[in-house]
Amino acid sequence: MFSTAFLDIPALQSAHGEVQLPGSKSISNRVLLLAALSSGTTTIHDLLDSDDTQVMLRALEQLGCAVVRSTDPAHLNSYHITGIAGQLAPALAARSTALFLGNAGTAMRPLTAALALLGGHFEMSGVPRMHERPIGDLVDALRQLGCKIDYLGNEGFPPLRIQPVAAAQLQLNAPITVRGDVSSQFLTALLMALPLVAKQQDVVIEVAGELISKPYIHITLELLKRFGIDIHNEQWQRFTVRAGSRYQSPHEIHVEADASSASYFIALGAIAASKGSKPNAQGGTTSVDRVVKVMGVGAQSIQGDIRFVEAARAMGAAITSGPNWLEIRRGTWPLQAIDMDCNHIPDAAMTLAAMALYANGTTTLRNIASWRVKETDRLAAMAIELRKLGAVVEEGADYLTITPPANREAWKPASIHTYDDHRVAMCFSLAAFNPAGLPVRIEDPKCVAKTFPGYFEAMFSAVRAVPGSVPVICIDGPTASGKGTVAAAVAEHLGYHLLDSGALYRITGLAATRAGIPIDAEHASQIAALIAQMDIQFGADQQVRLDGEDISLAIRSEEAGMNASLVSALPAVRQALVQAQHDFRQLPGLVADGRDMGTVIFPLAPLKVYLTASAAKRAERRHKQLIEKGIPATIADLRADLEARDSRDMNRATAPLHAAQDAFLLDNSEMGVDNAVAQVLSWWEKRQPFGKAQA
Ligand SMILES: O=C(O)C1=C[C@@H](OP(=O)(O)O)[C@@H](O)[C@H](O)C1
Ligand SMILES: C=C(OP(=O)(O)O)C(=O)O
Repeated sequence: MFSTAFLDIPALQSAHGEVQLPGSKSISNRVLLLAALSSGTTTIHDLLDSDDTQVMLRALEQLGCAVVRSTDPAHLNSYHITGIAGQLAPALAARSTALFLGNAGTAMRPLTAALALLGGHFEMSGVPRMHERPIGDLVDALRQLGCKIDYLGNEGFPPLRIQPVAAAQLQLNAPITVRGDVSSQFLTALLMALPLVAKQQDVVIEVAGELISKPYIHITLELLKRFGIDIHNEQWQRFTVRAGSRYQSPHEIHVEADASSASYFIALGAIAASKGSKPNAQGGTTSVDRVVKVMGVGAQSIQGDIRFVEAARAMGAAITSGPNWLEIRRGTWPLQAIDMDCNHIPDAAMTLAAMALYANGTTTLRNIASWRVKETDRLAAMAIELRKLGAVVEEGADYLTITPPANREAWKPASIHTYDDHRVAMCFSLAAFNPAGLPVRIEDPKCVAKTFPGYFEAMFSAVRAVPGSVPVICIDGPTASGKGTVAAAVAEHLGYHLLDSGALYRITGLAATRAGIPIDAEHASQIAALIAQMDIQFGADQQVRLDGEDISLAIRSEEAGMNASLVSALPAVRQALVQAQHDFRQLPGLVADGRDMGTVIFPLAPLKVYLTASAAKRAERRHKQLIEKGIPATIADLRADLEARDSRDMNRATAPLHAAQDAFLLDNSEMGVDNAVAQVLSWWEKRQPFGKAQA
């Protein structure tokens, strides 16, 4: 997951590949609650691992359920949940339990209903936004039954206090009325909880007002059925929970992949999986069929958002499907503008707003007033952010019209504010296919953790950037100038990959020594041949593995440094390492640290920094590093060594160490790491178009 302050997505060109999507949030949290209310153990496979399910899992543990995650590396998302058989343990019922439910509507609403009927003392709270999301209609319905629920903050909103009511005092005879026009989750909550008390008699729920987001009620009814509860549904207006209802664990259940999450990849295919061509060996071109394949959800899904497929087709996507997969290609291009009632797909409809950026006219999305009470006011948020890109947007009380930027020049570089709303972040990643070739900045990308923590990684695995658009920041400089530390910090700040090219030379030196090959010009081609066989991995905290073995310490010795300098003077070795270094340039970007990153390896890099410090300072720093690692050294020796090394690095025939002409010079002798990092980041920021566009 990208936990950076922002994520800059370079201009993208095409999409192609297979993506396995994580589990459905709506199914995961329903199945968890139903397993918790059942007796015995339910094994849930492919559960979504995200913020929304984490808060549910934690709540279930607090309610006395045993929650055991599989330790099998192939099935880490399988969980064994042992339920409470519809009853709280007496000790738990006697004390007050505080449950924190983040911003998960699918946890807050259903748990409120279940706990109000289970008979205990609870306080339910969430993030500040959750305290602005309505729950009054559900509380009103539960109060009709005699449940005791108080608002601890604003009337109609969490946080809530729940107090026990004796089962005998519940009024189950008259139908309960619940409003259905603000959120379907209130009805879902009642449907899932009422079997707890529908023992001697039927319990009837009547829906007042138009029921929105109906397909989510379908998910609820389907899953209740799998837990042995059959509810009589009369025209989506009246639901009867039958007397004698009892949750029965199916023992084992699989969670489908999330259909709402699929919408971003369906859009990706519709926008960018077009036939292309690539150069072939004969000097001509071969055509390539690009397709995005989504695994884990398909035509047989019980999720309403699978109907996003119809909407995407209406806009021009070419989609084929199997029971649990979808294959998407670009069909009509540009996409067709549509005018659609989106009440049945409230979440996925946001993706249509992003697709509308690529349509041939004005798209209208109707009947989406519920957007206003979700993770943020989504109608307002989408309008503001789409306008930043250059679209013309009309925001109505319950609709949105989107007219894309009139032409290439009308697209604007934008820093997208994401309002702690996962869907805003995911939707706007699609703007990186803009015809102007502009990058897109997504602020607070970690907000995708609500339902899809690995979203950006999954997206990057299925897209190709416009050639040359993946940025590289080069940080070159002499030994012990601090470039490794600065480069790692810059990479971490931006969420970019890191290439420690010096380590590549150290690794090569080590591999040659271990293979008994002398490091000299005579053996250069032998060493170069070795490189092709090396399996190198850079991990966090400067960890380096060679063929699986952790060699982080071995390559940091002074001897390894000397060997690195020797191998790096061999042209054949440098040549063999060029491709290896270019391969590190991957989405979303690269910070490359070394001695010839800006001069030789990435001469067109958009930012080059030459980092230096005085020989005295560098010797001091290196001394400190070695002593901390328990490696003995003296400052005088180290200084002599590094001056010798400077002169060898600067005077070698191939790629001698010097600052690229267009590099910024940064002498950090009297500067802390934080300031050096801040300086590099500020140079980088000045190269970005975002600030200027919004100033
Ligand atoms: O029941 C569910 O799982 C959901 C219902 C929908 O909410 P509303 O019924 O409030 O529209 C949807 O937006 C939400 O993401 C999940
Ligand atoms: C509205 C959403 O979430 P919640 O389940 O919290 O209502 C959503 O995921 O888009």
